[in-house]
Amino acid sequence: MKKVVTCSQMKLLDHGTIHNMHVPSLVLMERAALATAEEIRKYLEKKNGSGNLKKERILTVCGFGNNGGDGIAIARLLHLAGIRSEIYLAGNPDKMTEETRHQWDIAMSYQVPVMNNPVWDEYTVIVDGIFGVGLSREITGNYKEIIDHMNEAPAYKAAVDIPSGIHGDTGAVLGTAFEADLTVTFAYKKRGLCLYPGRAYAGRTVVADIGIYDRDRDGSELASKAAWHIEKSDMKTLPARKPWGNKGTFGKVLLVAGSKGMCGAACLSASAALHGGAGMVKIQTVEENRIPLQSLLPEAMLTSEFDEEANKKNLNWCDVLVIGPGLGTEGSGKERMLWFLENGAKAGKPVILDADGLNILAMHPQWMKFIGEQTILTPHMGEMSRLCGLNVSELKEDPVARAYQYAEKSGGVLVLKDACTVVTDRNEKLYLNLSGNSGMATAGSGDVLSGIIASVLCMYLSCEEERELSYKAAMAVYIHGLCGDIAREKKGSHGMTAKDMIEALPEVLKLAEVQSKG
Ligand SMILES: NC(=O)C1=CN([C@@H]2O[C@H](COP(=O)(O)OP(=O)(O)OC[C@H]3O[C@@H](n4cnc5c(N)ncnc54)[C@H](OP(=O)(O)O)[C@@H]3O)[C@@H](O)[C@H]2O)[C@@H](O)CC1
Ligand SMILES: Nc1ncnc2c1ncn2[C@@H]1O[C@H](COP(=O)(O)OP(=O)(O)O)[C@@H](O)[C@H]1O
Ligand SMILES: [K+]
Repeated sequence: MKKVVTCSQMKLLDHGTIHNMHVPSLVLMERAALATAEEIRKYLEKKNGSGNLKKERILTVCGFGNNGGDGIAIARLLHLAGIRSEIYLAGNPDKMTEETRHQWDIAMSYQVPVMNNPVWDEYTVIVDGIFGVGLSREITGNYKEIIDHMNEAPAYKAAVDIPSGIHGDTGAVLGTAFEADLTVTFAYKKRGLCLYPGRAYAGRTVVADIGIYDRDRDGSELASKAAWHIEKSDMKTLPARKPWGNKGTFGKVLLVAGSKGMCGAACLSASAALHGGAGMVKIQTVEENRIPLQSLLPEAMLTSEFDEEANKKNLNWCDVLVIGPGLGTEGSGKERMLWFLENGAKAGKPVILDADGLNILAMHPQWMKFIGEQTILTPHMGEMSRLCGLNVSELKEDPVARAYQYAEKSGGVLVLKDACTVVTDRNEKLYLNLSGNSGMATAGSGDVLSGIIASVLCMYLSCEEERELSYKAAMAVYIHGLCGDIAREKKGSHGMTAKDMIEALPEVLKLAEVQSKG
C-alpha cells in the first residue's frame, strides 16, 4: 500500500523534515529538481534513441512559490546537462519565496537563458512549475492565458508535483489546468492526482523520493490520517487457501437478489463470488428465476422460500450476505431486503448492501438503524445521491468529504463507486482506488463487484490475521479494477462486458497466489 496525502498533510511533512530533522529546504528542492530532470532526460533519450538531444528545446514556466523554485532548478540542471533549456517567469517576482529567489540567483550565475515572450510552439518540452500544493484559489487573468498557451503548444508536457490548476485535495480544475503527459510528484501521491479530473490531467505519474521524513519528534506519524492506495504487491497478503479446507470452510455466501424477470444481476454477482473462491453460494430469489439461474450457473444453490423458518435457516447457514442486485424496490424485493438486513445485522453477519438494496434504504431512511460496522454499502454516484440527498455534481466536487460524511452518519463501510472509487469507514480510514478503466462503465459491472467483495470476505474467514472491513472492501475494489484491466486488454474498452471481468478474476487471483509463493 502507498500513502496518498492532502496538500496540508504534505506541507506538514515538508515542515517536519525541515524543522524537526534539520534538512534544509533547498536540499529537498534540489532532490525534487534532480528527480524531475532525470525523468525528462529519460523521456528525451527514449524518444531520440541515440541520445543526441540537439533538436530538443525545453521551456520551464515558473511561478514564485516553491513550485517555481523547483522549476528554476530543473531548468538549470537540464541546461548544465547540455540540453537547450530556458526559463519563463510567470507572475510577480516581488512575491518570490526565499528558496525560489535563491534558485533564481543560482540559475543566473549559471546563465540559464530567460525568455520574456516565448514562442510557445518552438519548444519540444514544456515544464509546468507554476503552482504546486500551494494553489489556493481559481486561476484567472494572465496565469490562465499562460496555462492555455502551454496546453495548446505541441510540446511534451511535464508537471512539477501537480499540474497547475488542479486542486491537490479534490482533483478539481480551478479555472484552468495544465494538461500534463508526465507528472513527477514528491514523496507521496496527492489526492488530486488520484481523483478525477486531476488524474487525467496528470498523465503518467511518477512518485519521487526526495527524503521527506514522516515522523514528528516523538516518532509518531505526521500523516497518520493519510489515504492509501492498494497496489499489486499487496495481493500477496491475501490469505492462502488452507490445504485441509473444504467448501464449508471457504465461506458461504447468501445472495438475496433478483426479482420477477430480473435474474442477470443475481447471476453476475453469484458467479463473481464463486470465481473469487467462495466455497458455496446460495441465491435467495423468486421462483420464476429458478430455471434460468440454474441453467446459467449450476454451481450456485437456489432457494425461493421466504418464511421465518426458511429465512432463519439460510441466515444461520451463511457467513456473508449480499443484498440487492436486481431485487427491485417494491413488493417481495422490499420485504426480503428488510428481513435479511435487520436479521443479518442482529446476527452480526457481514452484509454487503448493493444496487436496489441501497435504493430501498434511500426510500426508507428509518431502516438506517440496521446499518452498522459490519455493513458494506456500495453505491454508485446515482445511488449515493438518492441516499444522501445531494446531486451528483455536488458529490463529484469533493467525493472524499461526502464519503466521510455518509460513513460517519451510517456507521458502515462506504464504497463510493466511480472512476476512482473511494472506500472509507466511520474511523476515516480512507482508500482511493487506482486500478480499472472506463470499459468498466458497463451494465452489471457493479454486480460483479458485490460478488468479489463477498469472496474476499470469505478468504479471511479461516485466517488468523485480523483486517479491518474497510481494507477488505478496498482490496476487493482493487481486484475488481484489475479484472477490468485484463478484460480491456483482451476485449478492448468498448467491447468488454461484466462477464469478461468475471472471466479475468481467476487470472487476477492466481497472480496473488504466485506472488505469495515468491
Ligand atoms: N520546502 C518545501 O516546502 C518544498 C516544497 N516543494 C515544492 O514547493 C511546492 C509548494 O510550494 P509553495 O507552498 O510555496 O506553493 P506553490 O504551489 O509554489 O504556490 C504558491 C504561490 O502561488 C500563489 N498562488 C496560489 N494560487 C494562486 C492562484 N490561483 N493565482 C495566482 N497565484 C496563486 C501564491 O500566492 P498567494 O496565495 O500567496 O498570493 C504563492 O505565491 C510543492 O508543490 C513542491 O513543488 C519541493 O521543492 C520540496 C520542498
Ligand atoms: N471510468 C472508470 N474507471 C474505472 N472504474 C470504473 C469506471 N467507470 C465505472 N467504473 C467501475 O465500474 C463499476 C460500475 O458499477 P455500477 O455503476 O454499479 O454498475 P451496474 O449498476 O451496471 O452494475 C464500479 O465498480 C465503478 O467503480
Ligand atoms: K506544477
